[in-house]
Amino acid sequence: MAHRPLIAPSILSADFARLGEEVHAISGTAGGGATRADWVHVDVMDNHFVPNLTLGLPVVQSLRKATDLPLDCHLMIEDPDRWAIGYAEAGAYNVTVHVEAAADPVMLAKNLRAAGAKAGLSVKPGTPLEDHLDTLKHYDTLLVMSVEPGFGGQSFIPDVLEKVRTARRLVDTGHLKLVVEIDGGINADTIEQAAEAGVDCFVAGSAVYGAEDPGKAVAALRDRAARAAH
Ligand SMILES: O=C(CO)[C@@H](O)[C@H](O)COP(=O)(O)O
Repeated sequence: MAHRPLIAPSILSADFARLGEEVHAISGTAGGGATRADWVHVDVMDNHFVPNLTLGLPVVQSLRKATDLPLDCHLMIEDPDRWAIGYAEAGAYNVTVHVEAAADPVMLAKNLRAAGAKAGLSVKPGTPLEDHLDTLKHYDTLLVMSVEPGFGGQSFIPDVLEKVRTARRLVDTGHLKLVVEIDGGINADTIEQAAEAGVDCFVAGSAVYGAEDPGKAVAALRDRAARAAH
């Protein structure tokens, strides 16, 4: 990993009634910017692709006005081919769809880029990466799920690190050009193994919003990841 680790707090663990303040808490510039998140991770769930229901486009549109941090929208929904473009048009920096849900992921990536967003592809813990390498050539980010999608606060599944190592190898050898992102159970204990395996961007929900000071938690996680990656 050549650049500094990216930390993307998941607002799934934030207080939805105080979303603006919760995003503000990870936007500070104290410590030379150390307490500032790199991306805001927004978990969109439709109660069909996953057994949970969270938020959708109107909330993303409001968040876009409330922060200048890049919005990293993770769509855990059925039929992303139909809905994902709306998130790009709403100003999301990165829109991630699930390979298990997309009908035509290559066309979807092209459409997302044409709408001005980065295109992200996510794989559930049980989905092999090898089946989707050609598709990944069309994507900017790969989101490796390290828990079953649907809920925050679950335990990290270490077996998925093999997928991270494979992706890292393919990126480092120039076969793919991707930001490698991990999501689920990332905290002070697990972030080091993920960083060693080659993750660029770390999503963390409860480890950030369960902390007394979310900004300080961002700084501490980035620091641990940076030390482990070297
Ligand atoms: O997408 C998801 C869950 O489906 C995640 O973004 C979680 O929200 C991460 O939460 P923690 O595991 O870090 O608490």
